Amino acid sequence: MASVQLGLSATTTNHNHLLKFSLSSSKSFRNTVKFSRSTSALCSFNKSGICRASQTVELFPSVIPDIVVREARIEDCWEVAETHCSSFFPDYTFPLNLALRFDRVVGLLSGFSVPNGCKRTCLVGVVGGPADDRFLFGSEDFRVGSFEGKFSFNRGYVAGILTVDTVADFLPRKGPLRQRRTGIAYISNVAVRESDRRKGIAKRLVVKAEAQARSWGCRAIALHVDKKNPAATRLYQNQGFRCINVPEKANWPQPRTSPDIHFNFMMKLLTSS
Ligand SMILES: CC(=O)SCCNC(=O)CCNC(=O)[C@H](O)C(C)(C)COP(=O)(O)OP(=O)(O)OC[C@H]1O[C@@H](n2cnc3c(N)ncnc32)[C@H](O)[C@@H]1OP(=O)(O)O
Repeated sequence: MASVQLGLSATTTNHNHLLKFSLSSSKSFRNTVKFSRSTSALCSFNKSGICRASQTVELFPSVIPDIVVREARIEDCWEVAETHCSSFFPDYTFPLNLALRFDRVVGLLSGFSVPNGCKRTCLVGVVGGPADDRFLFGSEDFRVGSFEGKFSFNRGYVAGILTVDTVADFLPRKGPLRQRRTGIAYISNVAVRESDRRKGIAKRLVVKAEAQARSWGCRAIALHVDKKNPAATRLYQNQGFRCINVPEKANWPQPRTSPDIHFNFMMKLLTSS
C-alpha cells in the first residue's frame, strides 16, 4: 500500500469554508473539500475532488466555526445593533452609521415595552461561541428590553439576528373592539452580516423562532417581507411560509418604513411537533 502524506490549509469564502489538503501517494493528486454545515451524509468526492460533507467537519472540528442560535444577552447589544444597521442601512457612512448604531443600542436597552400578556425575544446566531451555556453569569429573571440579563466571557460574535413576538402590532385586529390578535407570533428584523450569508444562519434563526412561538402556545407565525427582496422571500418560502392575499381595501397594518416599499404578508401554520 502506498504511503500517504497530508498537508492542510484553511480558507473562508462567502458561502462555505474551504479546506484544501494535498494527498501525496504513488500517484500524486490534490483534492479540495468543500464544507456544508447542513449535510450529515457521508463524504464522497466527485471527479473534481469536491464533496459536501459534515463527516469532514468531525475530522477537523477546530477549522469550522460553530453557529449557535440562542436568546440575545446584554453583552450582544452592540453586535445586534451592528448587524441590524450594516444589513438594513449598508450605505450609511460615518458619522451617520455610528449615530444609527448608538440609536439602536439605546432603543434595544431601553426596552420597547411589551403590552401585558405579550412576549418578545431577540434571537442571535453566534459564530465561534461555545455550544453550551455552562459559564454564564446573571439571572434567568433579569431582563433588559428583549435581552436576557446574562453574560459570558467566552462568546464568539453575533452574525445574525431575529426578533419574534406575540405583540401582533402588524396583524389585523379582531372584532368591533379591534382587539389584539392572539396565538400568532410575528417575526421581524431578520438580518445576517454580509460576510456570513448563505451559511444557513437565517434558516436556523427562523427554525428557532418557530420553536419559541410553539413554546408560547402559538398556532401560527407571520411576517412581512419587501416584495423586492427575493433572497428573504425565498428563505421564508423554503421554510414553509406562504403569501396571504390581503383583501383589497382591507387596510391591514404594515411595518412603518418608506411608502415606496410594498410588502408581502406571509404566514405558516405551526404543527405541534
Ligand atoms: C421578516 C424580515 O425581517 S424580512 C428582512 C430580511 N432581511 C434582509 O433583507 C437584510 C439583508 N439580508 C440578509 O440579512 C440575508 O441575506 C437574509 C436574512 C435575507 C438571508 O440570510 P442567510 O443567512 O444568508 O440565509 P440562509 O443562508 O439561511 O439561506 C436560507 C435560504 O434562503 C434563500 N436565500 C438566502 N439568500 C439568498 C440569495 N442571496 N439569493 C437567493 N436565495 C437566497 C435560499 O433559498 C437559502 O437556501 P440555500 O442556501 O439552501 O439555497
